[in-house]
Amino acid sequence: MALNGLRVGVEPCGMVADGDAFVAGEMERSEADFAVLAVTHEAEAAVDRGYFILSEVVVKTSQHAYCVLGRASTWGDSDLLSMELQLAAYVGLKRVLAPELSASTNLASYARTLLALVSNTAGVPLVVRVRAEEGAWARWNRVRMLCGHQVRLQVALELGDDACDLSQWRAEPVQLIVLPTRMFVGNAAGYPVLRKDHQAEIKRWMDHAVAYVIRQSEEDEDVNLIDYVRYLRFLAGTLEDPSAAAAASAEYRDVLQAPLQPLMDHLESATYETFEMDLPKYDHYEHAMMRAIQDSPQKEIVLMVVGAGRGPLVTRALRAARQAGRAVQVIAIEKNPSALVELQLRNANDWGHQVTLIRADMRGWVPTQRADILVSELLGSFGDNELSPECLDAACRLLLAPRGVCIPQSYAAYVAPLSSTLLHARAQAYGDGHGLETPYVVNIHAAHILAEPQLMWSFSHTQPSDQIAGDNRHNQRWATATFRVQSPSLVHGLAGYFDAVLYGNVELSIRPDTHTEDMHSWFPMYFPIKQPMTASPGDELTVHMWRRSRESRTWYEWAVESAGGEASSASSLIHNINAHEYWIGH
Ligand SMILES: C[S@@+](CC[C@H](N)C(=O)[O-])C[C@H]1O[C@@H](n2cnc3c(N)ncnc32)[C@H](O)[C@@H]1O
Repeated sequence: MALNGLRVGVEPCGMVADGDAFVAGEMERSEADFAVLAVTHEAEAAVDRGYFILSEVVVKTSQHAYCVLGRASTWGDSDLLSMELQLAAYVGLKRVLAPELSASTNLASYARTLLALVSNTAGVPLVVRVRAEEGAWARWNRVRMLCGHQVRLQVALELGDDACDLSQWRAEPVQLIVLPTRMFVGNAAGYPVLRKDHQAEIKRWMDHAVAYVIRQSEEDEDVNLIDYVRYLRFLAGTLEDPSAAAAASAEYRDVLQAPLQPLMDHLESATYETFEMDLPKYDHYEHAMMRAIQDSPQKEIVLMVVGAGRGPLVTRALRAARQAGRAVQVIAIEKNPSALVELQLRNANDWGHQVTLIRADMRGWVPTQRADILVSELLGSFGDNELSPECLDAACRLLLAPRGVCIPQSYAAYVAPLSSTLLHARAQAYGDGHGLETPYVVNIHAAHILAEPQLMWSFSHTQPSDQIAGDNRHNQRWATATFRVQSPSLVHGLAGYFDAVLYGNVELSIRPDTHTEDMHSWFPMYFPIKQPMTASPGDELTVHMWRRSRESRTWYEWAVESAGGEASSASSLIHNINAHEYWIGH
Protein backbone atom coordinates (compact mmCIF):
# COMPACT_ATOMS: atom_id res chain seq x y z
CA MET A 1 0.00 0.00 0.00
CA ALA A 2 1.39 3.43 -0.92
CA LEU A 3 1.86 5.88 1.93
CA ASN A 4 0.44 8.60 -0.28
CA GLY A 5 -2.84 8.15 -2.20
CA LEU A 6 -2.13 7.35 -5.84
CA ARG A 7 -3.36 9.89 -8.40
CA VAL A 8 -3.28 8.89 -12.06
CA GLY A 9 -4.03 11.21 -14.98
CA VAL A 10 -4.27 10.76 -18.73
CA GLU A 11 -2.91 12.96 -21.49
CA PRO A 12 -4.53 12.20 -24.87
CA CYS A 13 -2.44 12.58 -28.01
CA GLY A 14 -3.44 15.37 -30.32
CA MET A 15 -5.79 18.23 -29.53
CA VAL A 16 -9.05 17.82 -27.68
CA ALA A 17 -11.78 20.09 -29.04
CA ASP A 18 -13.84 20.41 -25.88
CA GLY A 19 -12.16 19.91 -22.51
CA ASP A 20 -15.38 19.61 -20.52
CA ALA A 21 -16.70 16.90 -22.85
CA PHE A 22 -13.41 15.00 -22.62
CA VAL A 23 -13.46 15.03 -18.81
CA ALA A 24 -17.06 13.87 -18.62
CA GLY A 25 -16.52 11.23 -21.33
CA GLU A 26 -13.12 9.69 -22.06
CA MET A 27 -11.41 10.67 -18.84
CA GLU A 28 -14.14 9.18 -16.67
CA ARG A 29 -14.23 6.03 -18.82
CA SER A 30 -10.48 5.59 -18.34
CA GLU A 31 -10.95 5.72 -14.51
CA ALA A 32 -8.32 8.48 -14.33
CA ASP A 33 -8.32 11.13 -11.59
CA PHE A 34 -7.43 13.98 -13.91
CA ALA A 35 -6.62 14.88 -17.51
CA VAL A 36 -3.78 16.90 -19.01
CA LEU A 37 -5.35 19.19 -21.61
CA ALA A 38 -4.16 22.14 -23.66
CA VAL A 39 -5.50 25.42 -22.32
CA THR A 40 -6.17 26.76 -25.84
CA HIS A 41 -5.75 25.69 -29.45
CA GLU A 42 -2.49 27.64 -29.80
CA ALA A 43 -4.56 30.63 -30.81
CA GLU A 44 -1.86 33.15 -31.73
CA ALA A 45 -4.44 35.45 -33.25
CA ALA A 46 -5.74 36.07 -29.74
CA VAL A 47 -2.62 38.06 -28.90
CA ASP A 48 -3.46 40.93 -31.30
CA ARG A 49 -7.11 40.68 -30.38
CA GLY A 50 -6.38 40.76 -26.63
CA TYR A 51 -8.83 37.95 -25.77
CA PHE A 52 -9.73 34.39 -26.80
CA ILE A 53 -12.87 33.55 -28.71
CA LEU A 54 -14.80 30.52 -27.48
CA SER A 55 -13.69 28.14 -30.25
CA GLU A 56 -10.01 28.79 -29.37
CA VAL A 57 -10.40 27.65 -25.79
CA VAL A 58 -10.24 24.00 -24.64
CA VAL A 59 -11.06 24.34 -20.93
CA LYS A 60 -14.00 26.68 -21.16
CA THR A 61 -15.49 26.63 -17.66
CA SER A 62 -14.43 26.11 -14.10
CA GLN A 63 -16.76 23.10 -13.82
CA HIS A 64 -13.97 20.55 -14.21
CA ALA A 65 -11.01 22.69 -13.18
CA TYR A 66 -10.29 20.42 -10.18
CA CYS A 67 -9.48 17.51 -12.50
CA VAL A 68 -7.68 19.31 -15.34
CA LEU A 69 -4.00 20.04 -15.49
CA GLY A 70 -3.47 22.74 -18.11
CA ARG A 71 -0.87 22.49 -20.85
CA ALA A 72 0.54 25.70 -22.28
CA SER A 73 1.01 26.18 -26.01
CA THR A 74 4.29 25.03 -27.52
CA TRP A 75 7.12 27.52 -27.27
CA GLY A 76 6.44 30.57 -29.33
CA ASP A 77 4.82 33.81 -28.38
CA SER A 78 5.36 34.55 -24.69
CA ASP A 79 2.39 36.95 -24.78
CA LEU A 80 0.20 33.99 -25.78
CA LEU A 81 1.57 31.98 -22.84
CA SER A 82 0.87 34.87 -20.55
CA MET A 83 -2.74 35.06 -21.77
CA GLU A 84 -3.11 31.30 -21.33
CA LEU A 85 -1.89 31.48 -17.74
CA GLN A 86 -4.32 34.26 -16.98
CA LEU A 87 -7.15 32.16 -18.39
CA ALA A 88 -5.93 29.12 -16.41
CA ALA A 89 -5.92 31.17 -13.21
CA TYR A 90 -9.40 32.48 -14.08
CA VAL A 91 -10.99 29.04 -14.51
CA GLY A 92 -9.16 27.76 -11.41
CA LEU A 93 -6.58 25.34 -12.82
CA LYS A 94 -4.13 24.41 -10.09
CA ARG A 95 -1.08 23.98 -12.34
CA VAL A 96 -0.01 24.51 -15.94
CA LEU A 97 2.56 22.42 -17.78
CA ALA A 98 5.18 24.62 -19.46
CA PRO A 99 6.61 23.64 -22.87
CA GLU A 100 9.29 20.94 -22.72
CA LEU A 101 12.78 21.82 -21.53
CA SER A 102 15.04 19.86 -23.90
CA ALA A 103 18.62 19.74 -25.18
CA SER A 104 17.74 22.23 -27.93
CA THR A 105 16.13 24.79 -25.57
CA ASN A 106 17.82 28.17 -25.22
CA LEU A 107 18.04 28.07 -21.44
CA ALA A 108 18.40 31.78 -20.74
CA SER A 109 15.43 32.78 -22.86
CA TYR A 110 13.33 29.86 -21.56
CA ALA A 111 14.14 30.86 -17.98
CA ARG A 112 13.36 34.51 -18.67
CA THR A 113 9.95 33.67 -20.07
CA LEU A 114 9.08 31.34 -17.18
CA LEU A 115 10.25 33.83 -14.59
CA ALA A 116 8.27 36.64 -16.18
CA LEU A 117 5.19 34.37 -16.25
CA VAL A 118 5.32 33.14 -12.66
CA SER A 119 6.19 36.61 -11.41
CA ASN A 120 3.17 38.11 -13.16
CA THR A 121 0.47 35.52 -12.65
CA ALA A 122 -0.58 35.07 -9.08
CA GLY A 123 -1.27 31.57 -7.95
CA VAL A 124 -0.64 29.22 -10.90
CA PRO A 125 2.58 27.22 -10.54
CA LEU A 126 4.31 26.22 -13.78
CA VAL A 127 5.42 22.64 -14.19
CA VAL A 128 8.51 22.21 -16.38
CA ARG A 129 8.37 19.05 -18.48
CA VAL A 130 11.75 17.29 -18.73
CA ARG A 131 12.70 13.89 -20.08
CA ALA A 132 14.78 11.73 -17.74
CA GLU A 133 17.90 11.65 -19.91
CA GLU A 134 21.58 12.60 -19.82
CA GLY A 135 22.01 16.32 -19.16
CA ALA A 136 18.38 16.94 -18.16
CA TRP A 137 19.11 17.71 -14.52
CA ALA A 138 21.89 20.18 -15.41
CA ARG A 139 19.48 22.01 -17.76
CA TRP A 140 16.78 22.17 -15.10
CA ASN A 141 19.33 23.32 -12.53
CA ARG A 142 20.42 26.22 -14.73
CA VAL A 143 16.86 27.29 -15.40
CA ARG A 144 15.90 27.26 -11.70
CA MET A 145 19.08 29.17 -10.81
CA LEU A 146 18.30 31.78 -13.46
CA CYS A 147 14.81 31.96 -11.96
CA GLY A 148 16.19 32.56 -8.46
CA HIS A 149 14.93 29.23 -7.05
CA GLN A 150 11.31 30.30 -7.66
CA VAL A 151 9.15 28.01 -5.54
CA ARG A 152 6.33 28.16 -8.11
CA LEU A 153 8.44 26.29 -10.69
CA GLN A 154 7.93 22.54 -10.46
CA VAL A 155 8.93 19.49 -12.50
CA ALA A 156 7.13 16.87 -14.59
CA LEU A 157 9.62 14.07 -15.19
CA GLU A 158 8.94 12.02 -18.31
CA LEU A 159 10.45 8.56 -18.22
CA GLY A 160 11.78 6.95 -21.36
CA ASP A 161 12.94 3.54 -22.52
CA ASP A 162 16.40 3.90 -20.99
CA ALA A 163 16.75 3.09 -17.33
CA CYS A 164 18.78 5.78 -15.62
CA ASP A 165 19.44 6.66 -11.98
CA LEU A 166 16.77 9.14 -10.88
CA SER A 167 17.85 9.55 -7.24
CA GLN A 168 18.98 13.16 -7.78
CA TRP A 169 15.43 14.01 -8.94
CA ARG A 170 14.06 13.05 -5.55
CA ALA A 171 15.60 16.25 -4.18
CA GLU A 172 13.64 18.29 -6.76
CA PRO A 173 10.05 19.58 -6.74
CA VAL A 174 8.82 16.74 -8.95
CA GLN A 175 5.01 16.85 -9.06
CA LEU A 176 4.35 14.51 -11.97
CA ILE A 177 5.87 11.36 -13.39
CA VAL A 178 4.89 11.10 -17.05
CA LEU A 179 4.75 7.63 -18.61
CA PRO A 180 4.32 7.56 -22.39
CA THR A 181 2.24 4.56 -23.48
CA ARG A 182 5.08 3.41 -25.74
CA MET A 183 7.11 2.57 -22.58
CA PHE A 184 4.69 -0.27 -21.87
CA VAL A 185 4.96 -3.77 -23.29
CA GLY A 186 2.17 -6.31 -23.75
CA ASN A 187 1.86 -9.23 -21.32
CA ALA A 188 0.74 -12.72 -22.34
CA ALA A 189 -2.91 -11.64 -22.26
CA GLY A 190 -2.13 -8.55 -24.33
CA TYR A 191 -2.51 -6.02 -21.51
CA PRO A 192 0.05 -3.23 -21.09
CA VAL A 193 2.67 -3.75 -18.35
CA LEU A 194 6.02 -2.17 -17.52
CA ARG A 195 9.46 -3.77 -17.72
CA LYS A 196 10.88 -4.96 -14.36
CA ASP A 197 13.39 -2.05 -14.07
CA HIS A 198 10.65 0.48 -14.83
CA GLN A 199 8.36 -1.18 -12.30
CA ALA A 200 11.03 -0.84 -9.62
CA GLU A 201 11.54 2.84 -10.44
CA ILE A 202 7.81 3.60 -10.38
CA LYS A 203 7.45 1.81 -7.05
CA ARG A 204 10.23 3.96 -5.59
CA TRP A 205 8.34 7.09 -6.66
CA MET A 206 5.11 5.75 -5.15
CA ASP A 207 6.58 6.54 -1.75
CA HIS A 208 6.74 10.23 -2.75
CA ALA A 209 3.96 12.75 -3.18
CA VAL A 210 3.82 12.65 -6.99
CA ALA A 211 0.97 12.06 -9.43
CA TYR A 212 1.29 9.95 -12.60
CA VAL A 213 0.33 10.86 -16.13
CA ILE A 214 -0.24 8.21 -18.81
CA ARG A 215 0.68 10.09 -21.97
CA GLN A 216 -0.82 8.59 -25.09
CA SER A 217 1.95 8.23 -27.68
CA GLU A 218 1.05 9.00 -31.30
CA GLU A 219 1.51 5.38 -32.38
CA ASP A 220 -0.93 4.29 -29.64
CA GLU A 221 -3.85 6.43 -30.73
CA ASP A 222 -6.28 3.50 -30.55
CA VAL A 223 -5.30 1.97 -27.18
CA ASN A 224 -7.60 1.81 -24.18
CA LEU A 225 -6.18 4.16 -21.54
CA ILE A 226 -8.17 2.39 -18.82
CA ASP A 227 -5.81 -0.62 -19.07
CA TYR A 228 -2.81 1.61 -18.30
CA VAL A 229 -4.53 3.37 -15.42
CA ARG A 230 -5.60 0.06 -13.91
CA TYR A 231 -2.10 -1.34 -14.29
CA LEU A 232 -0.62 1.55 -12.27
CA ARG A 233 -3.21 1.01 -9.54
CA PHE A 234 -2.36 -2.69 -9.55
CA LEU A 235 1.34 -1.82 -9.15
CA ALA A 236 0.54 0.40 -6.16
CA GLY A 237 -1.40 -2.50 -4.65
CA THR A 238 1.70 -4.72 -4.78
CA LEU A 239 3.69 -2.40 -2.50
CA GLU A 240 4.44 -3.85 0.90
CA ASP A 241 2.64 -2.29 3.86
CA PRO A 242 4.95 0.10 5.69
CA SER A 243 6.22 -0.97 9.11
CA ALA A 244 4.39 0.51 12.10
CA ALA A 245 7.38 2.80 12.71
CA ALA A 246 7.42 4.03 9.09
CA ALA A 247 3.66 4.63 9.13
CA ALA A 248 3.92 6.56 12.42
CA SER A 249 6.68 8.83 11.13
CA ALA A 250 5.17 9.36 7.65
CA GLU A 251 3.14 12.37 8.75
CA TYR A 252 6.38 14.12 9.80
CA ARG A 253 8.06 13.74 6.43
CA ASP A 254 10.02 16.88 5.58
CA VAL A 255 8.36 18.78 8.46
CA LEU A 256 10.93 21.08 10.08
CA GLN A 257 10.92 21.05 13.88
CA ALA A 258 12.99 23.17 16.24
CA PRO A 259 15.19 20.79 18.26
CA LEU A 260 13.96 20.14 21.81
CA GLN A 261 15.84 21.80 24.66
CA PRO A 262 15.07 19.50 27.62
CA LEU A 263 17.70 21.16 29.82
CA MET A 264 16.56 24.75 29.35
CA ASP A 265 12.82 23.94 29.04
CA HIS A 266 10.56 21.59 30.98
CA LEU A 267 9.02 19.01 28.62
CA GLU A 268 5.29 18.32 28.58
CA SER A 269 3.67 15.01 29.46
CA ALA A 270 2.62 14.45 25.82
CA THR A 271 6.26 14.75 24.69
CA TYR A 272 7.31 12.09 27.20
CA GLU A 273 4.42 9.93 26.00
CA THR A 274 5.76 10.10 22.43
CA PHE A 275 9.23 9.04 23.64
CA GLU A 276 7.73 6.13 25.51
CA MET A 277 6.10 4.68 22.39
CA ASP A 278 9.53 3.82 21.00
CA LEU A 279 9.83 0.34 22.49
CA PRO A 280 12.97 -0.73 20.58
CA LYS A 281 14.90 2.13 22.21
CA TYR A 282 13.93 1.01 25.72
CA ASP A 283 14.57 -2.67 24.85
CA HIS A 284 18.16 -1.72 24.01
CA TYR A 285 18.51 0.28 27.23
CA GLU A 286 17.14 -2.63 29.26
CA HIS A 287 19.58 -5.00 27.63
CA ALA A 288 22.49 -2.62 28.28
CA MET A 289 21.47 -2.20 31.96
CA MET A 290 21.12 -5.95 32.43
CA ARG A 291 24.62 -6.53 31.06
CA ALA A 292 26.07 -3.76 33.26
CA ILE A 293 24.31 -5.19 36.34
CA GLN A 294 25.62 -8.69 35.55
CA ASP A 295 29.16 -7.30 35.15
CA SER A 296 29.07 -5.24 38.35
CA PRO A 297 31.40 -6.50 41.13
CA GLN A 298 29.24 -4.82 43.83
CA LYS A 299 27.05 -6.91 46.11
CA GLU A 300 24.42 -4.20 46.43
CA ILE A 301 24.29 -2.17 43.26
CA VAL A 302 23.22 1.48 43.22
CA LEU A 303 21.71 2.44 39.86
CA MET A 304 20.75 6.06 39.21
CA VAL A 305 18.51 7.17 36.33
CA VAL A 306 19.39 10.83 35.77
CA GLY A 307 16.78 12.80 33.79
CA ALA A 308 14.13 10.14 34.51
CA GLY A 309 11.20 11.96 32.85
CA ARG A 310 8.03 9.96 33.61
CA GLY A 311 10.08 6.87 34.40
CA PRO A 312 10.34 4.46 31.42
CA LEU A 313 14.03 3.82 32.11
CA VAL A 314 13.23 3.21 35.79
CA THR A 315 10.75 0.49 34.83
CA ARG A 316 13.35 -1.06 32.53
CA ALA A 317 16.06 -0.83 35.23
CA LEU A 318 13.85 -2.76 37.68
CA ARG A 319 13.18 -5.39 35.00
CA ALA A 320 16.88 -5.66 34.14
CA ALA A 321 17.69 -6.18 37.83
CA ARG A 322 15.07 -8.95 38.07
CA GLN A 323 16.40 -10.64 34.95
CA ALA A 324 19.98 -10.44 36.23
CA GLY A 325 18.83 -11.76 39.64
CA ARG A 326 20.75 -9.05 41.52
CA ALA A 327 19.82 -6.65 44.33
CA VAL A 328 19.69 -3.17 42.84
CA GLN A 329 18.76 0.06 44.59
CA VAL A 330 17.21 2.43 42.03
CA ILE A 331 17.36 6.22 42.43
CA ALA A 332 15.56 8.48 39.91
CA ILE A 333 16.63 12.11 39.50
CA GLU A 334 14.60 14.61 37.51
CA LYS A 335 14.67 18.41 37.39
CA ASN A 336 11.19 18.83 35.80
CA PRO A 337 8.85 19.35 38.80
CA SER A 338 5.73 18.28 36.88
CA ALA A 339 7.31 15.03 35.72
CA LEU A 340 8.10 14.35 39.37
CA VAL A 341 4.37 14.14 40.10
CA GLU A 342 4.02 11.29 37.59
CA LEU A 343 7.13 9.62 39.00
CA GLN A 344 5.49 9.60 42.45
CA LEU A 345 2.35 8.11 40.96
CA ARG A 346 4.27 5.32 39.26
CA ASN A 347 6.30 4.67 42.39
CA ALA A 348 3.04 4.12 44.29
CA ASN A 349 1.19 2.18 41.56
CA ASP A 350 3.86 0.24 39.67
CA TRP A 351 7.15 0.18 41.54
CA GLY A 352 5.96 -0.61 45.11
CA HIS A 353 7.67 2.50 46.53
CA GLN A 354 11.06 0.87 46.03
CA VAL A 355 12.49 3.78 43.95
CA THR A 356 14.07 6.82 45.62
CA LEU A 357 12.87 9.96 43.84
CA ILE A 358 14.96 13.12 43.82
CA ARG A 359 13.87 16.46 42.40
CA ALA A 360 17.22 18.01 41.42
CA ASP A 361 19.45 19.17 38.62
CA MET A 362 21.98 16.38 38.19
CA ARG A 363 24.72 18.99 37.88
CA GLY A 364 24.31 20.15 41.46
CA TRP A 365 22.91 17.37 43.63
CA VAL A 366 25.27 15.83 46.18
CA PRO A 367 24.24 12.25 47.11
CA THR A 368 24.96 10.32 50.28
CA GLN A 369 26.02 7.28 48.25
CA ARG A 370 27.37 7.17 44.72
CA ALA A 371 26.08 5.24 41.71
CA ASP A 372 27.67 2.07 40.37
CA ILE A 373 25.62 2.50 37.20
CA LEU A 374 24.50 5.94 35.96
CA VAL A 375 21.82 5.78 33.25
CA SER A 376 20.61 8.69 31.15
CA GLU A 377 18.88 9.42 27.86
CA LEU A 378 19.88 12.99 27.10
CA LEU A 379 20.63 12.35 23.44
CA GLY A 380 19.43 14.51 20.55
CA SER A 381 19.40 13.84 16.82
CA PHE A 382 23.01 15.00 16.59
CA GLY A 383 24.01 13.09 19.73
CA ASP A 384 25.28 15.91 21.92
CA ASN A 385 22.72 18.61 20.96
CA GLU A 386 20.63 18.23 24.13
CA LEU A 387 23.79 18.90 26.18
CA SER A 388 24.40 15.36 27.33
CA PRO A 389 28.19 16.06 27.60
CA GLU A 390 27.67 19.06 29.85
CA CYS A 391 25.14 17.26 32.09
CA LEU A 392 27.01 13.96 32.31
CA ASP A 393 30.39 15.53 33.03
CA ALA A 394 28.92 17.10 36.14
CA ALA A 395 26.84 14.01 37.02
CA CYS A 396 29.85 11.70 36.67
CA ARG A 397 31.94 14.00 38.89
CA LEU A 398 29.28 14.25 41.60
CA LEU A 399 27.28 11.03 41.43
CA LEU A 400 29.38 8.22 39.98
CA ALA A 401 31.45 5.85 42.13
CA PRO A 402 35.18 5.60 41.17
CA ARG A 403 34.76 2.44 39.06
CA GLY A 404 31.14 3.05 38.15
CA VAL A 405 29.81 2.85 34.59
CA CYS A 406 27.85 5.38 32.60
CA ILE A 407 25.10 4.29 30.16
CA PRO A 408 25.56 5.52 27.42
CA GLN A 409 29.31 5.10 27.44
CA SER A 410 29.85 7.23 24.33
CA TYR A 411 28.13 8.81 21.33
CA ALA A 412 29.22 10.30 18.01
CA ALA A 413 27.87 12.82 15.48
CA TYR A 414 27.99 12.37 11.69
CA VAL A 415 27.13 14.54 8.70
CA ALA A 416 26.53 14.05 4.97
CA PRO A 417 25.93 16.71 2.30
CA LEU A 418 22.34 16.79 1.15
CA SER A 419 20.26 18.14 -1.73
CA SER A 420 16.62 19.01 -1.10
CA THR A 421 14.75 21.86 -2.73
CA LEU A 422 11.82 21.32 -0.38
CA LEU A 423 13.77 21.40 2.89
CA HIS A 424 15.66 24.49 1.78
CA ALA A 425 12.49 26.32 0.78
CA ARG A 426 10.88 25.41 4.11
CA ALA A 427 13.93 26.55 6.09
CA GLN A 428 13.92 29.81 4.14
CA ALA A 429 10.27 30.38 5.02
CA TYR A 430 10.84 29.52 8.70
CA GLY A 431 11.19 32.20 11.35
CA ASP A 432 10.70 35.44 9.38
CA GLY A 433 13.62 34.82 7.05
CA HIS A 434 16.06 33.86 9.83
CA GLY A 435 15.62 30.17 9.21
CA LEU A 436 18.75 29.37 7.21
CA GLU A 437 21.27 29.60 10.04
CA THR A 438 19.63 27.20 12.43
CA PRO A 439 19.43 23.38 12.47
CA TYR A 440 16.15 21.45 12.40
CA VAL A 441 14.99 18.00 13.40
CA VAL A 442 13.27 16.53 10.36
CA ASN A 443 12.18 13.22 8.92
CA ILE A 444 14.17 13.78 5.73
CA HIS A 445 12.35 12.32 2.71
CA ALA A 446 12.27 14.50 -0.44
CA ALA A 447 16.05 14.65 -0.53
CA HIS A 448 19.13 13.13 -2.04
CA ILE A 449 21.91 12.32 0.43
CA LEU A 450 25.00 12.94 -1.68
CA ALA A 451 27.53 10.71 0.12
CA GLU A 452 27.94 8.32 3.05
CA PRO A 453 27.84 10.18 6.39
CA GLN A 454 31.22 10.85 7.99
CA LEU A 455 32.22 11.21 11.63
CA MET A 456 32.40 14.73 13.00
CA TRP A 457 33.18 14.06 16.67
CA SER A 458 32.44 11.89 19.65
CA PHE A 459 32.02 12.14 23.43
CA SER A 460 32.95 9.45 25.89
CA HIS A 461 31.98 9.03 29.54
CA THR A 462 34.44 6.31 30.45
CA GLN A 463 37.24 8.39 32.00
CA PRO A 464 37.67 8.36 35.81
CA SER A 465 35.39 11.00 37.30
CA ASP A 466 38.25 12.81 39.09
CA GLN A 467 39.87 13.46 35.70
CA ILE A 468 36.94 15.39 34.21
CA ALA A 469 37.82 19.07 33.85
CA GLY A 470 35.66 21.55 35.74
CA ASP A 471 35.17 24.01 32.89
CA ASN A 472 33.46 23.23 29.59
CA ARG A 473 36.28 23.96 27.14
CA HIS A 474 37.02 20.27 26.58
CA ASN A 475 33.50 19.85 25.14
CA GLN A 476 34.22 22.24 22.27
CA ARG A 477 34.97 20.61 18.94
CA TRP A 478 36.09 21.44 15.43
CA ALA A 479 35.87 18.84 12.66
CA THR A 480 36.41 18.72 8.91
CA ALA A 481 35.34 15.98 6.50
CA THR A 482 35.69 15.74 2.74
CA PHE A 483 33.15 14.07 0.47
CA ARG A 484 33.50 13.12 -3.20
CA VAL A 485 30.44 14.09 -5.28
CA GLN A 486 29.12 11.33 -7.56
CA SER A 487 26.45 13.10 -9.61
CA PRO A 488 25.72 16.73 -10.57
CA SER A 489 23.96 18.21 -7.56
CA LEU A 490 22.77 21.32 -5.84
CA VAL A 491 23.87 21.19 -2.21
CA HIS A 492 21.26 22.59 0.19
CA GLY A 493 22.98 21.75 3.45
CA LEU A 494 23.89 18.83 5.66
CA ALA A 495 22.08 15.86 7.15
CA GLY A 496 23.16 15.11 10.73
CA TYR A 497 22.99 11.75 12.52
CA PHE A 498 24.31 10.08 15.68
CA ASP A 499 25.12 6.69 17.07
CA ALA A 500 25.74 5.69 20.66
CA VAL A 501 27.36 2.85 22.57
CA LEU A 502 25.05 2.17 25.50
CA TYR A 503 27.16 -0.57 27.08
CA GLY A 504 29.58 -3.11 25.56
CA ASN A 505 28.18 -4.02 22.17
CA VAL A 506 24.67 -2.67 22.82
CA GLU A 507 24.34 0.29 20.47
CA LEU A 508 21.77 2.73 19.11
CA SER A 509 22.06 4.38 15.71
CA ILE A 510 20.09 6.70 13.45
CA ARG A 511 22.71 6.59 10.66
CA PRO A 512 20.98 5.35 7.48
CA ASP A 513 23.44 2.45 7.06
CA THR A 514 23.30 1.19 10.67
CA HIS A 515 19.87 2.39 11.84
CA THR A 516 18.52 0.51 14.88
CA GLU A 517 15.59 -1.49 13.59
CA ASP A 518 12.16 0.11 14.07
CA MET A 519 13.49 2.79 16.44
CA HIS A 520 11.68 6.07 15.74
CA SER A 521 12.51 8.46 18.59
CA TRP A 522 14.98 10.48 16.60
CA PHE A 523 14.69 11.96 13.12
CA PRO A 524 17.89 13.27 11.55
CA MET A 525 19.06 16.85 11.78
CA TYR A 526 19.10 19.28 8.84
CA PHE A 527 21.70 22.06 8.80
CA PRO A 528 20.77 24.37 5.86
CA ILE A 529 23.23 26.55 3.97
CA LYS A 530 22.07 29.99 2.99
CA GLN A 531 23.12 29.86 -0.66
CA PRO A 532 22.75 26.45 -2.37
CA MET A 533 26.00 25.33 -4.06
CA THR A 534 26.32 23.51 -7.39
CA ALA A 535 28.63 20.50 -7.37
CA SER A 536 29.77 18.37 -10.31
CA PRO A 537 30.80 14.69 -10.36
CA GLY A 538 34.34 14.39 -9.01
CA ASP A 539 34.19 17.64 -7.02
CA GLU A 540 35.24 17.52 -3.40
CA LEU A 541 32.93 18.99 -0.80
CA THR A 542 34.58 19.87 2.48
CA VAL A 543 32.39 20.35 5.53
CA HIS A 544 33.66 22.29 8.54
CA MET A 545 31.77 22.15 11.76
CA TRP A 546 32.33 23.67 15.17
CA ARG A 547 30.75 22.97 18.54
CA ARG A 548 31.29 26.11 20.59
CA SER A 549 30.44 26.93 24.17
CA ARG A 550 30.45 30.08 26.25
CA GLU A 551 28.92 30.74 29.66
CA SER A 552 25.41 29.30 29.54
CA ARG A 553 25.27 28.61 25.78
CA THR A 554 26.46 25.89 23.42
CA TRP A 555 25.99 26.11 19.66
CA TYR A 556 27.11 24.81 16.27
CA GLU A 557 28.67 26.72 13.39
CA TRP A 558 29.02 25.13 9.96
CA ALA A 559 30.37 25.83 6.48
CA VAL A 560 30.70 23.96 3.18
CA GLU A 561 33.41 24.42 0.57
CA SER A 562 33.55 22.86 -2.87
CA ALA A 563 36.64 22.32 -4.96
CA GLY A 564 36.52 21.14 -8.53
CA GLY A 565 39.75 22.67 -9.78
CA GLU A 566 41.11 26.20 -9.41
CA ALA A 567 38.37 27.95 -11.33
CA SER A 568 35.38 26.26 -9.80
CA SER A 569 35.90 26.41 -6.07
CA ALA A 570 33.29 27.98 -3.85
CA SER A 571 32.70 28.53 -0.15
CA SER A 572 29.57 29.01 1.86
CA LEU A 573 29.31 31.46 4.71
CA ILE A 574 30.24 30.18 8.17
CA HIS A 575 26.72 29.79 9.48
CA ASN A 576 25.49 30.80 12.94
CA ILE A 577 28.73 32.52 13.93
CA ASN A 578 28.82 33.30 17.67
CA ALA A 579 25.34 31.71 18.03
CA HIS A 580 23.67 34.65 16.35
CA GLU A 581 20.62 32.58 15.27
CA TYR A 582 20.69 29.35 17.31
CA TRP A 583 22.02 28.16 20.64
CA ILE A 584 21.27 25.54 23.27
CA GLY A 585 20.80 26.94 26.78
CA HIS A 586 22.51 25.38 29.83
C1 LIG B 1 15.03 13.20 26.61
S1 LIG B 1 14.23 13.24 28.16
C2 LIG B 1 14.26 11.55 28.59
C3 LIG B 1 13.34 11.24 29.70
C4 LIG B 1 13.22 9.77 30.07
N1 LIG B 1 14.46 9.21 30.51
C5 LIG B 1 12.65 8.97 28.90
O1 LIG B 1 13.37 8.13 28.35
O2 LIG B 1 11.49 9.18 28.56
C6 LIG B 1 15.49 13.96 29.15
C7 LIG B 1 15.04 14.21 30.57
O3 LIG B 1 16.15 14.70 31.31
C8 LIG B 1 15.75 15.76 32.13
N2 LIG B 1 16.96 16.56 32.38
C9 LIG B 1 17.69 17.20 31.45
N3 LIG B 1 18.74 17.80 32.00
C10 LIG B 1 18.67 17.53 33.33
C11 LIG B 1 19.47 17.89 34.43
N4 LIG B 1 20.55 18.65 34.30
N5 LIG B 1 19.13 17.41 35.65
C12 LIG B 1 18.03 16.64 35.80
N6 LIG B 1 17.22 16.28 34.79
C13 LIG B 1 17.54 16.73 33.57
C14 LIG B 1 14.68 16.46 31.35
O4 LIG B 1 13.82 17.23 32.19
C15 LIG B 1 13.97 15.28 30.72
O5 LIG B 1 12.98 14.81 31.57
